[in-house]
Amino acid sequence: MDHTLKIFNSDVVIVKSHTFLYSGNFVNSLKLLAPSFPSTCTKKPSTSASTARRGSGGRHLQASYSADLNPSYSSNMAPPTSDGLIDSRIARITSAIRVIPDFPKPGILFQDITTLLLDPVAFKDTIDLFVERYKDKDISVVAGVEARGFIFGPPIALAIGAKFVPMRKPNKLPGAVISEEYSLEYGTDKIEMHVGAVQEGERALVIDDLIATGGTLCAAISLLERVGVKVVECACVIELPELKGRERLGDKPLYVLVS
Ligand SMILES: O=P(O)(O)OC[C@H]1O[C@H](OP(=O)(O)OP(=O)(O)O)[C@H](O)[C@@H]1O
Ligand SMILES: Nc1ncnc2[nH]cnc12
Repeated sequence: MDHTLKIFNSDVVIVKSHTFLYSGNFVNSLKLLAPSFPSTCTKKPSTSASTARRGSGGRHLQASYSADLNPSYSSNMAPPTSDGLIDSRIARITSAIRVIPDFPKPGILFQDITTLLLDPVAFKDTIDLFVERYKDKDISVVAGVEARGFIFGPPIALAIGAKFVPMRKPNKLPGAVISEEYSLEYGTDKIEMHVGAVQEGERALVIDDLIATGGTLCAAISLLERVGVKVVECACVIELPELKGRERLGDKPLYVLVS
């Protein structure tokens, strides 16, 4: 059941269910070629994450296109638009993301997507851009990584007619799980997926808000591939290129809106 509050003359709807709602006009598909990708994540590069993160504040407007998906565009090119200008939706998304220095610790430029969620136009544009790319790709699974992949994944899944599969931090899922450990800047972490959530032969998109070192996405890919799912592509709103997460993904295509 939904509850509506009045705060400073604004209607605020508190959604109590776990379902995210989305309705949008899904404009022109980018008409990209169907991908055919080998997979396997590579080992973590030796780049110092903290050093690279210090330099990650100067973002550029761009969408990184996988050459596999669209051979006429190399990676790190701005998306094509009918009038040849940089997509104004990406400009708005970029400026809606807040960058907080020294969070959660000194030297880190934290990319805060909560401000993007406060701008319904920019938030909808974000979802639309992903939906335009994936709606005709025969994807049956959108896998989102806890926590911020849970914000962007469900509306994309609903719009393209796929199921949403949460990849959770350890000991959160109640059923039988399979787990994958991955390396962090210091130490390790783990993500888990319910056994039976996906079936062998399904085609999946992995979604998260951000790729830094790529460890999280690699773990998500491994979980899905261990049970015979084909990971068609990974998608993030933000890439921190200095951390070379893209390299760690190996041949697995990665699509990002802001870098
Ligand atoms: O590419 P990587 O180096 O793996 O880092 C990227 C991950 O880091 C952040 O999540 P975080 O682990 O901070 O968890 P949270 O979303 O629960 O805060 C981000 O949302 C990605 O999931
Ligand atoms: N700089 C950063 N901002 C937000 N989330 C992150 N996850 C890893 N690095 C991050």
